Amino acid sequence: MDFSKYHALGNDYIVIDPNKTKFNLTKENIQLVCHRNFGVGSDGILYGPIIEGNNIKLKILNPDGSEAEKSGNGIRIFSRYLLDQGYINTTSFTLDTLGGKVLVTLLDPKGKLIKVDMGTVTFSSDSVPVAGESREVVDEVFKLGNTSVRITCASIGNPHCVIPLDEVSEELAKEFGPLIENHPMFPNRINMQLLRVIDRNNIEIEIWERGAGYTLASGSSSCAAASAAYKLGLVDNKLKVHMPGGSIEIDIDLDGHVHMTGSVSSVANGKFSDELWQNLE
Ligand SMILES: N[C@H](CCC[C@H](N)C(=O)O)C(=O)O
Repeated sequence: MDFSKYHALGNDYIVIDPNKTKFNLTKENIQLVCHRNFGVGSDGILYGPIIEGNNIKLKILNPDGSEAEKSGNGIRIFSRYLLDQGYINTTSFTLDTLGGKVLVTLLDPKGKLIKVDMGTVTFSSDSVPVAGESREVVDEVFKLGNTSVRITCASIGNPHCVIPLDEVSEELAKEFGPLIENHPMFPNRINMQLLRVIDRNNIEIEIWERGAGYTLASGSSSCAAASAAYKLGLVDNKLKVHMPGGSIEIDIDLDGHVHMTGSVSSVANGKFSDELWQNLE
């Protein structure tokens, strides 16, 4: 078996396990495997487990070949993979990501519902990062094309730009997304969420992901958008984030840790054909 494919609310990932298969983790190979027509197709690759002593590490790759510091849906999917493959025999464990350690709790024996302590969120321009003087980027006016919006930027390991609007849509996410993702204000590029507040315990987001484009759901985006709405005083600390692919529960605790609870679904286990790599020539 070369790979296992899962999705989390329609945000799909391919798990490639270096303990089971040889895979050269080059930009070209990542782009090809993730390609929706010439490859298997996915919103990214989860490469691991990379086991170092008692630590379990995973690498998170976007379809454009860039590496992400964190992925909420990716962490839940990877945790389910570890359970399915017998790597873990406890209901709670930590994982190492480029963006820091996360604490995972399996909420059911089959790993279909998983909770993750994603760590804390910072709005510091130096941490996200956002260009300009050091500040918290909260409710800042931002010129976008021939319009202007108000942005709140957050990092939960990976960077996010949250834009509250009265109405959100796929079309608007696809219009604003590339402009925000690649704007010079964001030296490491950035994920973008359009945010509509439904009430103090429900928000709706439309997502444009750094290195992946429009996606149906995003765990770290849910954490960032919920944290931004909470920082702006628009919601309580327990809320549901509604996305086109489904919803995620967020709980921001007293020490600022953001807890994300969501589902995971298995799609397939598979083998790459030798012919796949000919597309690289
Ligand atoms: N594209 C994101 C990583 C994946 C985030 C998303 N799929 C999630 O579930 O958090 C980035 O470059 O930061």
